Amino acid sequence: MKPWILGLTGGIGSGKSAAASHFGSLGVHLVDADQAARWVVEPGRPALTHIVDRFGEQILQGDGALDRAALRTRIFQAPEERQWLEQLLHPLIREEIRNVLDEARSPYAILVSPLLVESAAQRQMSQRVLVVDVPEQVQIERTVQRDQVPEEQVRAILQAQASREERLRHAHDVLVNDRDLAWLQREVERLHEFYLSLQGGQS
Ligand SMILES: CC(C)(COP(=O)(O)OP(=O)(O)OC[C@H]1O[C@@H](n2cnc3c(N)ncnc32)[C@H](O)[C@@H]1O)[C@@H](O)C(=O)NCCC(=O)NCCS
Ligand SMILES: Nc1ncnc2c1ncn2[C@@H]1O[C@H](COP(=O)(O)OP(=O)(O)OP(=O)(O)O)[C@@H](O)[C@H]1O
Repeated sequence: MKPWILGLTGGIGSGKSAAASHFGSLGVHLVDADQAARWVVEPGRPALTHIVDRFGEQILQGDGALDRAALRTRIFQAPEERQWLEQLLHPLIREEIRNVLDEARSPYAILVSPLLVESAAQRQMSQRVLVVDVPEQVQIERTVQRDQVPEEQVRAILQAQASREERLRHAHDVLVNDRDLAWLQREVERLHEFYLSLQGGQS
């Protein structure tokens, strides 16, 4: 039987990947939209050629792969460049996500995405939404620490995403990730037991 799909979302640095990786260790099949966004711009894929046509050769690293940090700087400084990139990549990302979810065989599977609330098309792919929620200040601190980027860049990314309130409006379940990683993992285990008891994502 096909698994039902849980959408796991949260803003930048909220702890989606940390939560997803623990669901994964419990045997839940996962697909991560950020990873799918990497596959669609691998060298040789047409999307990378379009990106070079728009941003120039300096958007590539020496080895011909996309310079992700350079593109990040460009698109979060200029909303029209971000929208152009999203129009190019989002349909391709959705196709990759569908392919992976088609292969999933656990009782339920997880679509991890930072833009689940922002994208109606992605939201429609899931039957239930789990939001990983932390105060903005914690998002900023953890992201600066993880990526070694300036705080202003993280604030610009936050601006490009749904507000915390908007995201919570779409949540069926909320995982508050303002304590340590051991707490996060216990919460994931509790939710996993609950999800196994659901039929098609409904209680
Ligand atoms: C700009 C890029 C090259 C930066 O790559 P990088 O490896 O530094 O970051 P990564 O892809 O892991 O994304 C990190 C986080 O940035 C935020 N983010 C990325 N893209 C977007 C976006 N279009 N809008 C808002 N936030 C975004 C998310 O919180 C995401 O989890 C990359 O994020 C990208 O290609 N973005 C456009 C595609 C997209 O919308 N991806 C989001 C998943 S659908
Ligand atoms: N409860 C926690 N306690 C301490 N550190 C945490 C906790 N949860 C996550 N982190 C750390 O915070 C950082 C951000 O977490 P993670 O990468 O999982 O976020 P994300 O939501 O996937 O971010 P992005 O949207 O940027 O991909 C990571 O370095 C992670 O190890």
